[in-house]
This record gives sequence, structure tokens and C-alpha cells, in this order.
Amino acid sequence: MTAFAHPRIDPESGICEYFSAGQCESCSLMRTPHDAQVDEANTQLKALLAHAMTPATVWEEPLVSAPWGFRTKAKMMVRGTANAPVFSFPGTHEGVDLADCPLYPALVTDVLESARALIRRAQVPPYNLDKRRGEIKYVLVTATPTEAMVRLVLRSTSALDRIREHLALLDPRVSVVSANIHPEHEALIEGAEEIHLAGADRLRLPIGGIDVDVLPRSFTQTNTAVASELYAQVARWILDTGAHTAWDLYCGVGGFALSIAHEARARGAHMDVTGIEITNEAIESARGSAKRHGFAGAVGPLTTPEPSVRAHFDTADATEWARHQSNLPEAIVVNPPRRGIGDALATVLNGSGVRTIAYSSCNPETLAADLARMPNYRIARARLIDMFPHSAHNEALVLLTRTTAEER
Ligand SMILES: C[S@@+](CC[C@H](N)C(=O)[O-])C[C@H]1O[C@@H](n2cnc3c(N)ncnc32)[C@H](O)[C@@H]1O
Repeated sequence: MTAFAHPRIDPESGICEYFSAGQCESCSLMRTPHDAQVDEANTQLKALLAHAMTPATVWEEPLVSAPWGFRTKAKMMVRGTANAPVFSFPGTHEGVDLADCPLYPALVTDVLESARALIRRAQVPPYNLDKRRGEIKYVLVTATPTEAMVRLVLRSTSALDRIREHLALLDPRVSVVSANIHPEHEALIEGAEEIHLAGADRLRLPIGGIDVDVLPRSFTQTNTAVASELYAQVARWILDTGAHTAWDLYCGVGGFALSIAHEARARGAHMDVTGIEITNEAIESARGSAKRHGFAGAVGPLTTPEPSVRAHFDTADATEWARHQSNLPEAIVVNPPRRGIGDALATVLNGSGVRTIAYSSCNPETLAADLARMPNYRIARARLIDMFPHSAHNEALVLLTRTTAEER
């Protein structure tokens, strides 16, 4: 951990200055060495999922993140004044500027600093929660290793002309700029209207051997390096079962589905994968990626000599959609929000008879509850995914296989 040099990290203790000064508590496990954090989380996850394991369950080695510089998304709340904007994390100490948090790669910090220069020059007053006045509420950044998308969340369009005039102040690596208009005074970070300001309409995010389109209002994982390996792991597991048909439920911009398609193509295997997601923009992103990678055509019959690979995406509620399908696939991937898949989808999956289900969860507690609702499936393989180092959050991945009545 101490090998990483960052001005905010004490080289002796490996502890972040903001944490030791009591200015930020986001990384609540900071005093525990990273490898001990992973060991502890792994032990806890095993205990939590014990009820869904069998003597044959394979518990894989954890997928371990880089300890610093891994966070490729920044959501900064903007406070202070137009001349001195303060970028802090929602829910932490409001006056503490965290643009150079060591969880970010240097590109994210540079882009945030350039956004600060833009706000100053364009004289965009930060939003004041108590007075309900001001314009800029948040700066949102999503970065690849070489480029970034910047979104300015504004109360109204009144500062847009001034912002447009000074866009050249943004870091030259910013390839997408948009404004999100959020007039309401509420806890949600974003509003419904997105206005393109400059550059391309979408970011291209490399994951594994492919790159995925990301339109501004789509979800992406916070730790791209770990997410890429997570997608690749699931793709290998699914292809290893010999499946030729799969669903990716809660697919977002299609990371799992596209990785499955990519792995199938690399193996010369047939694959027909369908991704389902509730957000239109994420589906539009996924369709764009499928087209660019040649996964958008119709899948050929399994008997043709040339293997064909197709990734198809639709906007729908995952539970409602799954409930109404008559053709079930050989494998299903689910990656729901923190609330989990819930009783309704767990019941549909439990009764489906599908051979293999991969469940990737950012909330092991709801994963454990969902698995308790699916007694027809037991964990064949499991892996702790260290997606959010130094925090109490973890991603958990399980591969479930259908059990016979005797095994239950
Ligand atoms: C944890 S994210 C996973 C996204 C994607 N698998 C990835 O790796 O980027 C959960 C996704 O579920 C979507 N979602 C939320 N509720 C949904 C629902 N009822 N049906 C389908 N998708 C939903 C969200 O918009 C979000 O994109």
C-alpha cells in the first residue's frame, strides 16, 4: 500500500490525510491494511452465504483491486462561491474539498480542477441548499484511462451561455460535455433533461477486449479495472457451461452481455444473449456497442459451420420481462441495484429450471436474502469482488447451479 505515492497519503502509515484529519470518513476501514480488509470481507461473505453452499462449492480467491486510484467515477457536490467553488462528497463534511481524493486516478482530479476553472471563469454560482439559490449543484465525471465525460448538474439553463463560452478551459482529455438540468430541490442527484454541450455524445469505456458506449445518463461501475475482470470472469463461467443462450438482467450499458458475446467469439462458439434494463439511455448505449462490435445481427442456426454471436438489448422491468418469456435461456446473469432481485424475480428464477445463474451483487445482505428464496439453486462457485477498497462495501459474485431433489 505504501508503494503508491500521492500527496494526500502519508508514506509511513499509508493513511489518507483527509481521513486522519477527521475531514472525510468515506473510507471507514482506512486504518486496516488493504489485504486484511479483503481477508475479513471474504470471511464475512462465506459466513453470510453458508446457507446456499454445498460441500462441492468452490470458493475462489478474492478479486483484489488496486488500493488507490481505482475510482473512475466522481460525483462532486458543488458548494462555496463562484470564485471559490468547493467540491465535496454528498453526505460528508461539506466544506472539505476532495477533488484530489487518492481514490481517483490523476485524470479525474485534473478534469475536476479544469471544471473548477470553468465555474470560476463563467461565474456560475454554486447552489445554496438553505437559500435555494445558485445554479451549479454537482460536477459528475466518468473517466477511461485516456478520456473523460463531464456533466454539470444545473438548477436551470440560465448560466448555459456563459458556460459554453468558456468550455475551452476544460482539460483537453474531456471528450464529452453535457449539462443536466435539475430544477427540483430534492435528494436525487440528477434531473430528467440532458443538454449536450460539446464533444461526442458518448464516452467509449474499454472493458476487457471490447469498449462499451456510455451515454451520459447510464450507470457504470465505479471501479472499471475490477468491473472488467468481473465481466470476464462471468463470461468464462457461462461459456464453460456450454451455454449458447443467455440473459443479462439489469444489464446497464451491457458489460456482462457484451463480455459474454466477446468470449463466445474468441472461443468460436455460438451465442445469443439478451440484455434487459430499465433505463433507455443505457439500452441505447448497449445497442450502439453491439452494433460496433458486430453483435447486432440475427443469430444463425446452431447447425451452420460459422459460429454466430448476437447481443440484443431491450428496455423493460427485469421481473416483468422475465415473467413473460416462454423461451428460457441456458444461463442467466443478474446484477441488480442494492435492493437485490427481491421476492418476485427470485420466485420466477427459482421455478425457471434454467441450468446456470450468475448473480453479481453490490449488497451481500440482499444477495443472501435472495438466495434463501431460491432453494432450487445452490452455489457452485463464489468470489469476493473487492470493488470498493477501504469502505465497508463489497461486490459478491456467485455462480448458481440447479440442484436435484436429492441434493436439497
Ligand atoms: C448495479 S447496476 C448494474 C448495471 C450493469 N450490469 C453494469 O455492470 O454496469 C443495476 C442496473 O439495474 C437497472 N435497474 C434498476 N431497476 C431495474 C428494473 N426494475 N429492471 C431492470 N433494470 C433495472 C439500473 O438502471 C442499473 O443500470
